[in-house]
Amino acid sequence: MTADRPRETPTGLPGFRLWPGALDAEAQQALLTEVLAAAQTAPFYRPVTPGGRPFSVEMTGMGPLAWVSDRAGYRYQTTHPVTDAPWPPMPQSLLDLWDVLTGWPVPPDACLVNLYRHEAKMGLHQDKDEADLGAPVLSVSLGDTAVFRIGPAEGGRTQSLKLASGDVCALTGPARLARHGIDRLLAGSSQLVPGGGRINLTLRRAR
Ligand SMILES: O=C(O)CCC(=O)C(=O)O
Ligand SMILES: [Fe+2]
Repeated sequence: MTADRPRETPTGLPGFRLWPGALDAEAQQALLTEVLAAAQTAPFYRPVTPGGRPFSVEMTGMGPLAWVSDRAGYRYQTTHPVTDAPWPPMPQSLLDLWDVLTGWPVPPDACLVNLYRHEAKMGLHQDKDEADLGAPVLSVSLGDTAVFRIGPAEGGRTQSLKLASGDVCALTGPARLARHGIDRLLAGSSQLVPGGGRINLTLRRAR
């Protein structure tokens, strides 16, 4: 994190919280290094939807649990679906970030790691596989800027905003079930991720 407490920007969407540049260049690099080290034991893999369609993002996880998707459905599990090994631990810096920014009294027990290369995107969805939908979801962006779309849970107008490397946002309270997704990346907007693209980390309370 930067030396000071990150500055929060109003979003106009109640419960959707945004801290642009919460991680400075050094913190971004340090976090990326930890994530890539974790990916040595828990490699990125390409999940499929329950209908059998491959995701355009690759995924892995950190922490006691991580979210997976396959023919059997969506769920949180304690092991990597390809290696069957337990997920590597969540970096302490992420646990600290959760504390400082959300103030939520219980630590996250799941971190989903999404790798977006080139054309990858993520369709509009809700994060609703968690046991306590009162707990926030905290999202950290590293690498290429993403065009993020967010709108109310029940339909209605969505709005789009850019998430750049080091930006952190959270779905909390009335925005916890907001529909959201990634329309596209601004390819080449960052040199942080080796090979190009973007890594997104979401911290959740799954159980
Ligand atoms: O990549 C992002 O910024 C969003 C990721 C996301 O919505 C998710 O993993 O559920
Ligand atoms: Fe999501």
